[in-house]
Amino acid sequence: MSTITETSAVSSSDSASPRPTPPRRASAFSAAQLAQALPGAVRKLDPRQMVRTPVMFIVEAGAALITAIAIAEPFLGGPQASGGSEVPPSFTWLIAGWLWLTVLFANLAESVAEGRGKAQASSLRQARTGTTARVVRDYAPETDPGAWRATVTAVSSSEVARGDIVLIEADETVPGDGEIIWGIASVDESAITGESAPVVRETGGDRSAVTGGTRVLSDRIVVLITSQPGDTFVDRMIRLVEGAERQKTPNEVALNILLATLSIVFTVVVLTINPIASSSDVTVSVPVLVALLVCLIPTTIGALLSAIGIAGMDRLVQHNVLAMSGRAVEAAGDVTTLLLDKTGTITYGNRRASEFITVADADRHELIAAAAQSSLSDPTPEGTSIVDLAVTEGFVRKEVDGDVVPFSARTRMSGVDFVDGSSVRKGAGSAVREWVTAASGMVTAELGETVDRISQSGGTPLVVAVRDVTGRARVLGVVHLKDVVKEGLPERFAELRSMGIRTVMITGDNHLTAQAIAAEAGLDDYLAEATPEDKMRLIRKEQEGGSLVAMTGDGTNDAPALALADVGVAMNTGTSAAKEAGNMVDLDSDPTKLIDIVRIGKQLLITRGALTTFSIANDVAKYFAIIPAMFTGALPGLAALNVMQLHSPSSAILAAIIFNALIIVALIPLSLRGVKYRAASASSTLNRNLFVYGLGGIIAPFIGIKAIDLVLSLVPGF
Ligand SMILES: Nc1ncnc2c1ncn2[C@@H]1O[C@H](COP(=O)(O)OP(=O)(O)OP(=O)(O)O)[C@@H](O)[C@H]1O
Ligand SMILES: [K+]
Ligand SMILES: [Mg+2]
Repeated sequence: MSTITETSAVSSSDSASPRPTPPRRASAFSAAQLAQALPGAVRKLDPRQMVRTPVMFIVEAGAALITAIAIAEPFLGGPQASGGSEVPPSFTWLIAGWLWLTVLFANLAESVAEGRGKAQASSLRQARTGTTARVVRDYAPETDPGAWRATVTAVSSSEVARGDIVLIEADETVPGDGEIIWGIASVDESAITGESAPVVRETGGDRSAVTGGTRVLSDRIVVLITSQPGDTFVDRMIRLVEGAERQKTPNEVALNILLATLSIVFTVVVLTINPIASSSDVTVSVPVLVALLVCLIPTTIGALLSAIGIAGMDRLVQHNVLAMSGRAVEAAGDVTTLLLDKTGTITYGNRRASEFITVADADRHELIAAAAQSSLSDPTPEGTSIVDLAVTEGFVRKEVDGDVVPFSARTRMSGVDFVDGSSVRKGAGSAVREWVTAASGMVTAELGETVDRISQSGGTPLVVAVRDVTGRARVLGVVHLKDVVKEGLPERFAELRSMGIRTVMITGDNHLTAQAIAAEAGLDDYLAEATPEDKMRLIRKEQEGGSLVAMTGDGTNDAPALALADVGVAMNTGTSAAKEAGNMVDLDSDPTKLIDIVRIGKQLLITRGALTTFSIANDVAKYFAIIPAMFTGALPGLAALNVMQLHSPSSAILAAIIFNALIIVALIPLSLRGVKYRAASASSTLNRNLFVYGLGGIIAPFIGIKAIDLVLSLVPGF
C-alpha cells in the first residue's frame, strides 16, 4: 500500500534547446568495417536472398554456371576456344572466381551499410534493460489529484501491456511507452535521443508522453501504458536501424524494376549471339558469353542500390530522426512548404502564467480566485501555471464542487460550472467574449487593449470571466501567459528559404500573438486561430497546389495534420498520438530538423541518380573491350574497335570482368557517405552530376581496364 504525497513542482523550463545534433558516429569507412561485414556478405550469397536484387542474382547464376563448366572442362578436353582463339587453361576458373567476387562485393556493400545500424541497435538494446514494473491494480484518482490509494504489484517490464497503469519513481526505467496521467517528473531520455539533459514530462498538455527505456530522475509519475510488449518505440527503432523494417522507397523500387528489365533484355541479346554468329561458323564459349552479360547489365548500381538506401536512412538516425517510411525520406527531398505548430514546436511549449491583469473595476483577488478555480482541474501547462501563480499571490487551494469544463482546441476555453449555478471561464479572447455577450454581459474596449498589448508582445492572453446565478456574465481580467521562442530559429528558417522551402506557422492562438511570434522566429507566413480542421484544410490546399508539404507538431490536435502531410515530423516531446500520426519522429524535438531531413532526402536522390548514371556510362567502355575480343578470329574488322589496344582476347575479357567487380568496392565509400549536397537549384545539381558521373563513368573504365590488361599481359598464357 503506498499513498502518494504532493510532488514538489519540478522546475519546468524545458532545457532541451534545439541545436543540430552532431551525427553520432563518424561516417568514415574503414577496412575494419569491411572485415566485420564479411561474414554477413557471405551469408547473403544464399540465392533465396539474392533473388531480391535481380541484377546480382543473374551474376550469381552466371558464376555458378561457369564454376560448373570449369569443373567439367578437364573431362571435356580442356577449356573451349572462343571466337576462334585459344584461351589459357585457368581462364574459366578466373572468370568464375571474379564473378563470385562481384556478387560478394555487392553483398559487402550492403552489410557494411547495415553494420552501422547494427551498432546503433545494440546500444539501444542496452536501454531496454529488463526491469520490473510496478503495475497499479485499482487506480482510483480521487478528487484531490495529489493523494490516491492504490495497490501496486511488481511485474517484469516485458509483460507490461497497453492499458496497464504503472507507478514509476525516481531512478526507475519507464517500462513501456505511455501517457502520464498523474504527476510531473524530470526524465533522462538519453537512451533514445542521446541528449543527456533531463526533460520535464507532466500530465496534461502536449508533453505528457513518456518512452519506454528512458529513466525517471526525480519525483514520481503514474503512466498509462500505450504500447504492446515488443512493440515499444525502442523496439521499432531497433528494427528500423537494423534495416529489417526498412521499406524500399518508391524511387528505389522503380529503379529496381528498370535494372531488372535491362538485365533481362541483355540476357536475351546475349543468348541470341551464337545463333546469329553461327553463319560465320564461329561460336563464342559460354564463359565468354556470361562475361559479356555481366559487363552489360547494370551491376554497379545494382550492387550499391540497397547500400545507398540503408546509408540514407542511417544518416537520418545519426541526426536523431526516425523515419517510419522510406517514402517520407524521399518526399522530404522535394518538400516546398513546411508547416510548423507554434506551442511546443516554435516555442518551448510550456506557456507559463506571468501576470494577472484586472479590467474595469473588477477586484484583483476575485480575478485571481476565479482564474485559479477554473484551473484547479486543468492539467494543461497553462492551467497548472495559473494555479502556481495564484498560490504565490495568496490564493489558498480548496476543493470546488461543480462540473469541470476541460480545455479543447475547438472551444478554446476551459472552466467550471458550479453547483450553485454560477460559472467561471478562461480562454482565448474571442471565445470568452462570445461566452460573455451570449450571457448578456458587457465587453469593454479596455479589455481589447489589454488583450492586444499582451498579444503584441508574443504572449498569449487568457481572458477570465464569471457568470453569476442570475445568468449575467462579466469579465474580470486577463492572465498573461508567456511563451518562449526557441533560439536560433531565424537563421535556420533562412536556410530553408534558400532551399526553396516556405515556412508557415499554424497555431490556435490569436492573430496578434501569432504575428509577433512569427516575426520573432523569422517565418514566411502564419495562420492564426486555427482549429485542427483548419490545419488539415491548409495542407490539402497546398497539396492541391502541387506542393509536397512537411508538417512538424507535438500535440494531439496536430495528429490529423501530421498524418495528412507528406512528411509529418512529430516532436519526441509530443504526445504519442502525434508520434503515431507522423511518419517521422525527431528525437531532439527541433522544429528546424526538417533542414537536415530535406538535405538527407535530396542527397539520397542525388546519390542514387549519380551512381546510376555512372553505372550506365561505365558499361559503354566494356563494349570496346569485349566485343572485338569475342570475334577477333572470325571478324578481323572488329579489331578496329580495340581502341585500348588490349593485349589478347582473353586478357581483354578478364580485364573487363575484374574492373566490373573492383568498381563496386571503389564506390562503396561514396555510396555510404552520399554525394555532397549543396543548397543549389535542382537543374544545376543535375547537370553537374551528369557531367561528373556521366563523363567519369565513360572514362574511368577505359583507364581501369587498360591498367588491368597490362598486369594480365605479364601473366604467362595470356
Ligand atoms: N488550458 C487552457 N484553458 C483555456 N484556454 C486555453 C488553454 N490552453 C490554450 N487556451 C487558449 O486556446 C487557444 C488555442 O489553443 P491551442 O492549443 O489550439 O493552440 P495554441 O496552443 O495556442 O497554439 P498551437 O496550435 O501552436 O498549440 C490558445 O491560443 C489559448 O488562447
Ligand atoms: K556491369
Ligand atoms: Mg496547444
